[in-house]
Amino acid sequence: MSTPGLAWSREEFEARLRERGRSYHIHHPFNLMLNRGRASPEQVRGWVANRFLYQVAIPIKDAAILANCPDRDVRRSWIQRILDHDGFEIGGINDPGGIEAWLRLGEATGLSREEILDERHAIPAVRFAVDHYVHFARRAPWQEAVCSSLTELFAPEIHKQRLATWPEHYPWIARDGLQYFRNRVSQARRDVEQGLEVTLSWFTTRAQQQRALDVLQMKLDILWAMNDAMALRYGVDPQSAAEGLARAPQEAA
Ligand SMILES: O=C(O)c1cc(C(=O)O)c2c(n1)C(=O)C(=O)c1cc(C(=O)O)[nH]c1-2
Repeated sequence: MSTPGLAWSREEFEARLRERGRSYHIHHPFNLMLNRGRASPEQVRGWVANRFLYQVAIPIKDAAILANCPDRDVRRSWIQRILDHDGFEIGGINDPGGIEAWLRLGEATGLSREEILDERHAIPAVRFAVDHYVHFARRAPWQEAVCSSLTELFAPEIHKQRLATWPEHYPWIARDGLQYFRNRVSQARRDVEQGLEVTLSWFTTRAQQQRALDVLQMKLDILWAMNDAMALRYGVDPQSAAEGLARAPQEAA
């Protein structure tokens, strides 16, 4: 047990951040359904169309962090995230970026580009959850906004699950469509290194470390709430609902 009030060591603080993975949406019934191959084409499409709102918000959120950050070294590396998602054309290199990769995923599931882009399938609660993330990044100290990106600690695992299970369970999705997930496994690892370095260096008193944990929990809750909203709209099979109940986030927090 730690002494109340004393700062945790870097190692213990990092371990406490990682411990929050227990309430990551990888354990949500809707995600269990998706990654265990129990989702219908309509449920997969509903997820892809709604997650698009998150995809387009991420570079806007990262631009807000850049705008609030006076540290040039941090800005020099953080800007990579915007290029990852928006893509770029520089010096003859053309990278279409993550948003385009997500649109191709959508097309591979049978959605049209148009119906993803016009957000006709957007669920209001998903929109509110995503907007909250962007607003938080605009208003919060930039170090807290960086810390809120640390759900990416747990993202490589969820992308790897999709790569491992979707081709078998959803043979109707063209394999090329899964490229987004392949790209993110390495990008997320690099992002996490950077986000962790900022978080471990800036949140040094016990009160600040506790605040960082609260910020990370808020972001975990955003992702969980998005899944709640999609489960309500598109449904969840009883088996996934039962398996997910064993891991309700309030028990894990
Ligand atoms: O598919 C997922 O479950 C998932 C989760 C998260 C996350 O944990 O925030 C991100 C992503 N994907 C992702 O692809 C991504 O680019 C990303 C950026 C961020 C962020 O907060 O800056 N999270 C995530």
